[in-house]
Amino acid sequence: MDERLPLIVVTGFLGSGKTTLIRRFIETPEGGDSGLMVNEFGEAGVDHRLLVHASEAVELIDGGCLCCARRADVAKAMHDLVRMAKNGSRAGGGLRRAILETSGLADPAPVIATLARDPWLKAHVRLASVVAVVDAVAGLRNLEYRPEARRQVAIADTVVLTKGDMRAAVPPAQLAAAVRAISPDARILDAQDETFRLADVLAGRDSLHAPPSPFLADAPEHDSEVSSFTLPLEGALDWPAFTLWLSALLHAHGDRILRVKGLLRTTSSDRPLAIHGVQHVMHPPTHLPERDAGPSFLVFIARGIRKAEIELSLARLLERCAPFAAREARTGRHDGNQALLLPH
Ligand SMILES: Nc1nc2c(ncn2[C@@H]2O[C@H](COP(=O)(O)OP(=O)(O)OP(=O)(O)O)[C@@H](O)[C@H]2O)c(=O)[nH]1
Repeated sequence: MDERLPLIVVTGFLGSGKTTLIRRFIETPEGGDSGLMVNEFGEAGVDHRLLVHASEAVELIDGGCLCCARRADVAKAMHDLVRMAKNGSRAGGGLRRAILETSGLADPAPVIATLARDPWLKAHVRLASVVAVVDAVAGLRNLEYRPEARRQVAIADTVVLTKGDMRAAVPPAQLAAAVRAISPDARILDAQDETFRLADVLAGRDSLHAPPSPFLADAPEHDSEVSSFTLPLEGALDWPAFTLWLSALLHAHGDRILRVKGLLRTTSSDRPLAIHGVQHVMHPPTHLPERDAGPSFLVFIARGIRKAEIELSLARLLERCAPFAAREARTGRHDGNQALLLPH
């Protein structure tokens, strides 16, 4: 019997739903014994904050894609997880699988090649599956215009279709046909299907068919015009005004803002919020436990938009909010919508 630790690589374009799938899985009894490695393109990680409550073993690799800048880090994180699996250092026993979430811009092939080249890891880790997540809202466009998205699907043995519940979703058959055009042999599963089981995808029981060799190249294809920047935020934000600002910003510039995430303290809740924008769509926020209240920040991954432009637009919003916030503090009445400033 192969006793090596199964590794499941979860890839997929920015905001497609990788963390959501992994989080749902590790919250199930079967998924609890997973060690996680999360790679974020941005400087400040958000995903691991959403995962850390459900798993005791989460390694964050942030500030760059692991297919280029952070390759050594993933090998080190993998070594740590293998040791944890062997030593049973978690309360209640060792890990039964490792799950690696790549950044949404990563080419998974060089990462897999890096792990396969390390003799110690080869002896202790078995690549069980490469899962690509493709969402039904932005996925078709991503597959058409983003080479990273195509490479992620090309190397996957399993493709999971997400966001089929959203109003703007394309029909699953249309999305599946686009996936099949790139990867004819991949198993395609719709997360909306009644028969869909996370454990069938993420438990690491199956072994994948060999990834196509042309994709195990060393040179990831990256769009050098995509960059990430972080905006630190002070104080509690006026939530209604902020959410309208961000929605308007994504509506107008979602083709260039590939992803925005953040952790925020707001006037509307004592608990910090994790916010998610994916191209033109702002998703509902997630409440985090109060203990996560740290500094607020927004991380943008964008193409052809400068940090200064967003900073200016946000500064104008905050300026406009200030008199309302002061009046609210005096009167105790919340009237945030009036503070909306639409970006130009
Ligand atoms: N309605 C709906 N929303 C979803 C679904 N899957 C993910 N989301 C939302 O989409 C947003 C992005 O999801 P994530 O799981 O963070 O996506 P990701 O692929 O990990 O994002 P990156 O790590 O930035 O590339 C979040 O607000 C999720 O709640 C889905 O199936 N349906």
